[in-house]
Amino acid sequence: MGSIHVFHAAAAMRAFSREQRQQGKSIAFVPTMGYLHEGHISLVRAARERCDVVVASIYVNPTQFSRNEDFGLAPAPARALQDEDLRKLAEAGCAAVFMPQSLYHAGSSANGGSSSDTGMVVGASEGYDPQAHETWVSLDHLSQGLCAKTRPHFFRGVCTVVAKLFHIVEPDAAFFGRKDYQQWRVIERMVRDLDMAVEVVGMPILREPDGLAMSSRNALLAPEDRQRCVCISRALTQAREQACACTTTDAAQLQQQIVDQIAAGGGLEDYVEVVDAHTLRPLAGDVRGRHVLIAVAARFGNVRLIDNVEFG
Ligand SMILES: Nc1ncnc2c1ncn2[C@@H]1O[C@H](COP(=O)(O)OP(=O)(O)OP(=O)(O)O)[C@@H](O)[C@H]1O
Ligand SMILES: CC(C)(CO)[C@@H](O)C(=O)[O-]
Ligand code: BAL
Repeated sequence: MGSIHVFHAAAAMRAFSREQRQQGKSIAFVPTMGYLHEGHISLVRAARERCDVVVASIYVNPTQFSRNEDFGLAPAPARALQDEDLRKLAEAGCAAVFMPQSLYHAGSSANGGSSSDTGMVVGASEGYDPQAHETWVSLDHLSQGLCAKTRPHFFRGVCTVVAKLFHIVEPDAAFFGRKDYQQWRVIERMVRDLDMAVEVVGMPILREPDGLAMSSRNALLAPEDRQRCVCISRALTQAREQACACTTTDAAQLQQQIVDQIAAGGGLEDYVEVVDAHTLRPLAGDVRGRHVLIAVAARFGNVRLIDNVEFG
């Protein structure tokens, strides 16, 4: 295993990046929330191929969670898991990892003024606090619908933290998984609209042998739900095959089929949507000749899973 630099302070992280750049090296960046699996590692490998130096981050960003979500289920990885994450990153050729304790000015009211930023979970503190973070990055349209239906605050939190991370790491290219398809597209749009000098790369979804999209949250599934939730990827694959073979091409019919299969598999859908892959707006009628994304979010127990297929 190669060695890996670990930075907790933004200034030290930025100094490392600038030193690399001064030596003429290009920098790729892979932001994560830890609990790393092969999906994350595939991003690091692709980043390694594209640039001279790969930097990853591990930070569970509180501002993309609301009070009733599973932020509490995903605290910063415990020490042993952190070591495991660092080992995986180093093995895949990552040169440095940024692991900030906090990225926000929590203000005096959050957590009694402690340095922890868990008070930044949306809704956890109310009212104006001049000490607290108050600048946000948000989009008007692309961040509506799909994941925003049940997580209306989500993309504001993601864009804000990704913008902050880009300012700290100063990468040439940043790698995101297309499992979080809307997130990838929203970040691409933010970069375009705000003239950020970062190439945004969207990478294919890595799956378990039975088809389930790899996710840190999979480890939280009860054993029976782990069996059942494979209905998501099966239903999506079947829909794509039917649409591509022109046996079912009606958007509403494709959608209903998936809804039924997830319900039969014991899942509770957040959304099942057939949308245009560029605009992310719902498609109606015949999808032949369209660039289609079928995206799903569904709950098994208290675990929310997302997946999608893209075709056309
Ligand atoms: N199966 C996968 N294939 C490819 N990329 C992935 C996969 N899972 C996650 N990623 C990407 O890894 C990056 C970090 O994601 P994150 O740390 O939230 O992992 P996650 O497994 O999606 O976690 P969670 O289960 O908490 O949603 C994101 O760009 C995400 O799209
Ligand atoms: C991009 C990200 C690291 C921002 O917190 C997160 O949303 C994720 O892991 O996909
Ligand atoms: N990759 C998804 C991050 C989240 O669900 O908050």
